Amino acid sequence: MNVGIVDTTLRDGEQAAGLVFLPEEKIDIAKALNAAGVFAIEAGIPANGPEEREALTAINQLGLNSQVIGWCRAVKDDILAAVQCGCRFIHISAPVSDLHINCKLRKSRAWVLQKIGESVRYARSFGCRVLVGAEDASRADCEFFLRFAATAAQAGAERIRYADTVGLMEPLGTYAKMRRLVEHCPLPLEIHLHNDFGLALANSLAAVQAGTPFVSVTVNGIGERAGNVSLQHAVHTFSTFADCATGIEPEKLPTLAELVSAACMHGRPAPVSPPADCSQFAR
Ligand SMILES: CC(=O)SCCNC(=O)CCNC(=O)[C@H](O)C(C)(C)COP(=O)(O)OP(=O)(O)OC[C@H]1O[C@@H](n2cnc3c(N)ncnc32)[C@H](O)[C@@H]1OP(=O)(O)O
Ligand SMILES: CC(C)C(=O)C(=O)O
Repeated sequence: MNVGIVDTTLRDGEQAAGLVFLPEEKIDIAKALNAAGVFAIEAGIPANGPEEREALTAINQLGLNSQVIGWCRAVKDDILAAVQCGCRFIHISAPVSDLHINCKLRKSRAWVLQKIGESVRYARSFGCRVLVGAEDASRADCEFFLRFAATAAQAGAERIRYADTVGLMEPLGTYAKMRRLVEHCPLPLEIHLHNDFGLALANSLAAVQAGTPFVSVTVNGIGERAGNVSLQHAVHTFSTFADCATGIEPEKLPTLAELVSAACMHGRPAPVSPPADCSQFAR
């Protein structure tokens, strides 16, 4: 079996606390990911601002073999910004758990379905290939996840990301969940895992053993909170324990690891926002 590696070092990786890559670092990392043979590079969030858009535009202009993906919310302006950066692959993400839908967005399931359908069609109207993301899927009602996938598929999406946004999955549960979804989901699945319990790699292996065709990773496992599945670990683990090819050249991985480590150490301070008032969410 082959597994497609979707690297999100430049998106979720950069959501690591305090980390802001320089545009030239992003370009070098994208080139190195492409040279290593990753299937797809999630290269940034156009809505983040002009510097992000410049870097994304420059990466798109490199003409890499890897799919170069712009990350968007289910918001038309985000999608238009991605198109203007030259993205031919657009990821559109929306939450699917009731907790996120009700408490974070203050919307309804019907709103999420309507937005994802509309947004996918909008991105397709520019001739882009569209991937969708189901945020907080591991806390969502599985039937709703499947309705979300069906809506996205009907609108023209070609892959769906199942996100363990808060990192609460464990290997046996991941295997069972992904076995069921691989059978019933109308779109090829990608799994995106966080490492809060130190189980992201084990969960990714379980997902691959259950037949999940795409896995989201970051170089050195960097990312929000405890980070994501490490690219290097994934490549070796999938080939050793699941007999899976990733198309990645292992000898290119040390250079990539050093490049990202150096970029993480450059000491550029991230902008600091004042703490949010979260008292309304207190239990
Ligand atoms: C779990 C994850 O890792 S998600 C990954 C996304 N990355 C990040 O969040 C990185 C940090 N975030 C950011 O930099 C910013 O939030 C940005 C650039 C993405 C967006 O910034 P802003 O436009 O200022 O937006 P903000 O986050 O306040 O959200 C504003 C609106 O987007 C809506 N929204 C948020 N997420 C989504 C979504 N996935 N789909 C549709 N609408 C959404 C909100 O409901 C809100 O709508 P409203 O204005 O009608 O109330
Ligand atoms: C945007 C999504 C995929 C994410 O990073 C998460 O839910 O963890």
